[in-house]
Amino acid sequence: MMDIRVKICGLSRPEEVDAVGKAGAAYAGFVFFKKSPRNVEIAQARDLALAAPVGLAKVALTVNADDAFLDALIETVPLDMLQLHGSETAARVSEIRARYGLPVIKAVGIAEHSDLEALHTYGAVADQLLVDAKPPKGAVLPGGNGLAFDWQLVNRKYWPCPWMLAGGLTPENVRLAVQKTGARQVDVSSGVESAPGVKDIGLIRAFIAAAKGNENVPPVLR
Ligand SMILES: O=C(O)c1ccccc1NCC(=O)[C@H](O)[C@H](O)COP(=O)(O)O
Repeated sequence: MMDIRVKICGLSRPEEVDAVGKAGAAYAGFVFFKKSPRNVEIAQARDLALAAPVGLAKVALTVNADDAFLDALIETVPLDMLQLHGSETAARVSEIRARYGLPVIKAVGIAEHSDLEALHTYGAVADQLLVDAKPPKGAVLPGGNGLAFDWQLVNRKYWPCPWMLAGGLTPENVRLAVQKTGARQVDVSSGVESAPGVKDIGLIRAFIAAAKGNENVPPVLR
């Protein structure tokens, strides 16, 4: 069976980072977006990154960040990857990759077939794509809204670089999502929370086990 790589996004406590790594996730995401209930400050993110078990990739999620912010972030936090979750152009993605020498994940919002074109554009310049639900009009957050898109749109599709499926995934639906899309990587935030911004370690363990198709999925208690 193909091993599915899991990213848990929006972590804000060192014990969450430790648990995520020990439960078998590949990536831990930290959100830098002031309006988000998951927002962390740079100094806090340093403590989170230092709590990560060896082998867990630390990903900083930013939204249209400028060089001054990214300079401070990268100077302070031991990171493995950057995730760009705003309206950064392909040229800006290339510039950030070259300036910091870190692999870049570009998030692309999908609601309909015409949105898929952007995956080709960004897939040519990013190291990975995060294929997420497009936020609803007027939403405060560009991601982390707990909404799924029509998985049929990306069923068995290929882009120029590896990709991860995101948007409305939960311990209950992630296995089906993997089967329906052929995704080899999945990302979740609100689906493993007990309240906005509050991660639930039991749900995280259940999500990772379900994504990987483990026989013994811990019961989900909500
Ligand atoms: O999670 C946030 O608060 C957030 C804020 C600003 C930009 C992006 C954000 N999250 C993006 C993620 O990587 C989420 O994991 C992804 O959108 C899936 O979210 P969910 O549907 O809640 O699982």
